[in-house]
Amino acid sequence: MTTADATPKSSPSTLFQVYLRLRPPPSPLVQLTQQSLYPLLAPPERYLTVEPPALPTQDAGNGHGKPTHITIHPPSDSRKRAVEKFAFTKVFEEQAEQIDIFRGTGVVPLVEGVLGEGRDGLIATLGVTGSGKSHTILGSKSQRGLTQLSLDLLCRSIDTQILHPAHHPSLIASLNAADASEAQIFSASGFLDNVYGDSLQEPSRSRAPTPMMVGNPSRSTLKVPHSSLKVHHSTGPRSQWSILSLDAGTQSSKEPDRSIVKEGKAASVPNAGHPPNETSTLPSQLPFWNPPIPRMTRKQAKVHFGDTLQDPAFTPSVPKRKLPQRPSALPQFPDISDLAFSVEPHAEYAILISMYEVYNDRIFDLLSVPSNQKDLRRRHLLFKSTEASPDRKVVAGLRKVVCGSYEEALLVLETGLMERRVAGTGSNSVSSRSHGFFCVEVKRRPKGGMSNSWTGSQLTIVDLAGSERARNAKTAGATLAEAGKINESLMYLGQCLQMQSDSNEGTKPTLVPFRQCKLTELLFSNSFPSSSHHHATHTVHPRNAQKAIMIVTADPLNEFNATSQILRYSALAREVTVPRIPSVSSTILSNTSGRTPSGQALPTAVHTDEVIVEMAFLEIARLNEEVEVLNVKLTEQEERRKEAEENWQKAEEKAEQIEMQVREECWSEMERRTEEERRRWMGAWGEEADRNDEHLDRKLEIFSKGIQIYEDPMDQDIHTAELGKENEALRHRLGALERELQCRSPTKAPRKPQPSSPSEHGALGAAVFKFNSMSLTDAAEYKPQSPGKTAGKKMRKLTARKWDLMDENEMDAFKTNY
Ligand SMILES: Nc1ncnc2c1ncn2[C@@H]1O[C@H](COP(=O)(O)OP(=O)(O)OP(=O)(O)O)[C@@H](O)[C@H]1O
Repeated sequence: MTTADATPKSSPSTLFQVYLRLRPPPSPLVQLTQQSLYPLLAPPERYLTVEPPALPTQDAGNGHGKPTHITIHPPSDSRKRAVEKFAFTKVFEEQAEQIDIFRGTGVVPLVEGVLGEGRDGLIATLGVTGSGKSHTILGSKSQRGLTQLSLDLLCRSIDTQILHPAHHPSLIASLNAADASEAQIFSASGFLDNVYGDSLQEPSRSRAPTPMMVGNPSRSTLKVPHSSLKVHHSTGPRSQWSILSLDAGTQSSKEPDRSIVKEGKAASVPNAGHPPNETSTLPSQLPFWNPPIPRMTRKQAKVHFGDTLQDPAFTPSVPKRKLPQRPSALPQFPDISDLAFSVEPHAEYAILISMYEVYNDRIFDLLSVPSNQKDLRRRHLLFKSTEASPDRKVVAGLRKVVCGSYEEALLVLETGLMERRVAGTGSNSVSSRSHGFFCVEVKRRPKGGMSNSWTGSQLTIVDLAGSERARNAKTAGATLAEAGKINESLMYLGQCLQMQSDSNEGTKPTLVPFRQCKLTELLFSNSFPSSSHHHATHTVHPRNAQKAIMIVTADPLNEFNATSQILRYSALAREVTVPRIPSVSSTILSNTSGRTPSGQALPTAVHTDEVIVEMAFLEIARLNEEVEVLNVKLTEQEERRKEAEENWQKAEEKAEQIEMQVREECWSEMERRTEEERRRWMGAWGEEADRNDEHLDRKLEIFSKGIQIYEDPMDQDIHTAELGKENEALRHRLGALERELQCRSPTKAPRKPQPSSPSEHGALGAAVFKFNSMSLTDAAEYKPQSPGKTAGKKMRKLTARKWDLMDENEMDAFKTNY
């Protein structure tokens, strides 16, 4: 029975080339120890067989005559009986060395693509915990992993063309200006000096192994007696690592257990056999207790650092981290000195290293320090599009270190690995608790060209955390919760890979659901080509889709269920088979007619009950096998259904959360807008009121002016009448005086005062002169020409003359005199 043809087909939607690496069994010594420790434990059964390449041409794709198929037979204690066959791009058996993996998988062409084609490359490992992922990617004390080998190949190829910050003072500023991820860029020497608190020139005084430690987050230097340092040599069968923990002090409960550090992962420094000092002096500032370095955007950094960015020896102004000692001896094997690519001779290159981990679905920088000194938690970063990278998501705000050589790059790598979260579990004494991402950016520009005209691509190497079953891993508390998150993210990864194999089989459309968690988003976002995009400040060139390699690691002696599950979703194709037993029912039927199924007459001797019973048994056995296969498929379907239901539920919860979020956002937006509208309305209302007031004032003014105008003629008439009367009275008086004068003797008669001019009598005289010369008819005839201003003005003039020239007393005096 076949569910799928286990022949890998190339598909345009292929996300990964998938290779399988089988982990070798533990060394005989470890096996012996295991047997003595657990004498009742049956030796594990090997349930996996590698199919030899059926035809010489079958392996044409991988070119080395390597097998591509494996078969798994459920162990005898398993309920499952169906045999499954899986296809991979290539299968590496237990004896394969690191160099075989490096040369045999597509890593070398991938590096070439990064250097030449400007195509991003991705290498990732996937497998059950303890199956050898980290070993493959990061190597061991004596063997380099794919990361170191790829770095070596890169540096070897561009050896003389690598720009070193020490020799090119403007390099960092120039890279900073061209960086699209709002990164903080440092020179390797500055970064390492800061971390180790020594100087590159200072020779390493001790050859003792790099201590991995933990301690009380005290600001002062701790003197810890050697007796309180415990070196736990793992009792696990395969452990090559020592775990060093410190009894002094406790850890922050918010931080995952950092007391156990994967020595091989952290720093591959062979123990030279020196006994540790009696008193180990711990640095006052351990890596995760450093004060925050404010993260800055590119623009802010430019403003902030200014010229210091030009300084290759620039060291961030934070207290030194003082890790114990730089790793001084790093493995050099396997040797790849025969390998190097020829590159563009008229180009110069810069190498930038950045590292981060995905822990609990959040991204943390491995080359950075915690952002908050109080709670010691590191600030997580965002995977997003930036101003300079509008069509492509990047991890924003990472710290990037410019390395001038392979050695510098290795030191930075080892330093970053010390920050990686690892813990001892029942399955692996030094298990990775996060998905580690190591990125090597190769930047290129023409020799002597414009300083910021960088192009380039990136090689990303991913060490995924292993899936594990809580029962086997014997995890609890935070480690169990981590495992939950790890398994969840791997489940989403599995779904993406399943899509790949489904599309290879042509059964389903290829829609890769990679946005479900950070891990898949980081892995697959750049698997699809982007279009060119013009931005206000940057022209983003179309990018090639990345090329990716997945190396699945499996231990054929380890847990069957977990391994088969990983193989099931990572394989390029799959086939389920059962041993075929010839159907006998037809034989039984045909026996009644005395004929074989082929129609030949049977000899009467075989027409016995015994034969019929035997055949019936065979048929029953065959049916049982079929039932078993159907059961397997049913269980699988049920698992899938459960998984789908869980996903559905999660999606519903997520949708609910999003709905709540959107509702809240809408509500607050509505409130904000209402408030804004209210303010705007109030403002408009106030303005309108002001305008109305002003209008009213103006009206009142006009109105009051109107009243004055209206009153003016009346006043004028009254005044004219009064003046007329006054004038009349004065004339009478004058007449009386004249008569009186004529009645007197003409000789004694005084001369009639006849002022020649008004000025001779001063102001009063002038007034009288004017008054006298004024004709009453003139005044009576006076009419305002228009009810407007002129009448008012004239009126005011008239009044003013009267009162300006003469007050009441003067008037009385005038009346008395005249
Ligand atoms: N191919 C190999 N050759 C020799 N030793 C190996 C090989 N693969 C794995 N090992 C050893 O097995 C142990 C577990 O391997 P490793 O730490 O790489 O597992 P892992 O898959 O990374 O586990 P986890 O997911 O828990 O981190 C290590 O001691 C490692 O040295």
